Amino acid sequence: MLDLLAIDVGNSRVKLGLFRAAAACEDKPQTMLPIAPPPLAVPDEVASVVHRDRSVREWLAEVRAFVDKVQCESVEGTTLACSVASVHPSVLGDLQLGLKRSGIGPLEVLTQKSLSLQANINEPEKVGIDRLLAVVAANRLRRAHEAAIVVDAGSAITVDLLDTEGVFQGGAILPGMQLASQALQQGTAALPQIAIDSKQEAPAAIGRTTQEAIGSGIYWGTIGAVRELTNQLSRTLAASPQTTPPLVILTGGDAPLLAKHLEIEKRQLRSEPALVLSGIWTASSKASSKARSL
Ligand SMILES: Nc1ncnc2c1ncn2[C@@H]1O[C@H](COP(=O)(O)OP(=O)(O)O)[C@@H](O)[C@H]1O
Ligand SMILES: CC(C)(COP(=O)(O)O)[C@@H](O)C(=O)NCCC(=O)O
Ligand SMILES: [K+]
Repeated sequence: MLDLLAIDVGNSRVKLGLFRAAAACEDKPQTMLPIAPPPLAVPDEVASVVHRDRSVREWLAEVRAFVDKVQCESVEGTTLACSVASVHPSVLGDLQLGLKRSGIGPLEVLTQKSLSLQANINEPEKVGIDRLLAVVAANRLRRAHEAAIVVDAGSAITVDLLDTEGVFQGGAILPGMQLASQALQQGTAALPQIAIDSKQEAPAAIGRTTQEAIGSGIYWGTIGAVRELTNQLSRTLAASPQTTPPLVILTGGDAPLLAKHLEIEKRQLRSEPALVLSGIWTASSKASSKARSL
């Protein structure tokens, strides 16, 4: 049996998800309609390790601790395969070295070519693998002939469109809340950098100090931007009497904050914290060979 460790290297954090082979067997539905897409696998265990502004030693120790834990807990006779998707080459390099020293590997590094996805974009090789994996996973969640919009609120926020036939149509990229705060401090003489906490209470729209004003601008501005982009992307879809509004799927570190406020008229909202990890599972050749062997 083969367990799969999926690793998503973002610009702030390394996300790890363990998909146990045994759990995949138990969860396998007994009957499935032939037209239904296969269900999306979700990880049995997850961890997030911040690498941004930390030493490699520090964050690698946390990654190794998670890997050691899952190896200790694995059923006897199970092998651990590892698939990774990265938008940060130097962190990927450090991770590959670090895991090699732990006896894990070689890692399967997913590329745009590993994916089964139709895309109507000009430079597919330049699109972040995390965006593509999120839409690969979203394709398993949307109903037949339903469009989907994927909002991944990480270091950067991406708002991406899958049309009713499951074709990735591109989308929008904007700064995440932490980056917006950092940019205001770095690009001005007088503005301080404010801490953004995804669990924070909503700030008052009217700030009566500089800090409060920045807090309001970033918080409500980001929510407004995502709402506007979602509406604009929806409008690009050909409307017909049968068309339902697209499913909106939220993921990424700041997704809980967006989910609190993003009331989009007539839109179904769904939070999927492990969307990219599930996309890695779907795209991984190790996972598909595992599925075949079940
Ligand atoms: N415990 C946390 N540590 C760091 N960032 C967090 C945490 N919880 C939420 N966040 C938010 O999540 C964002 C990072 O989200 P994530 O999806 O992991 O990004 P990336 O894929 O770019 O690494 C940060 O910018 C921050 O706003
Ligand atoms: C847009 C991103 C920076 C998002 O990265 P993240 O916030 O997940 O760390 C990443 O997907 C990326 O580097 N993309 C390359 C350009 C593109 O997607 O078109
Ligand atoms: K993102």
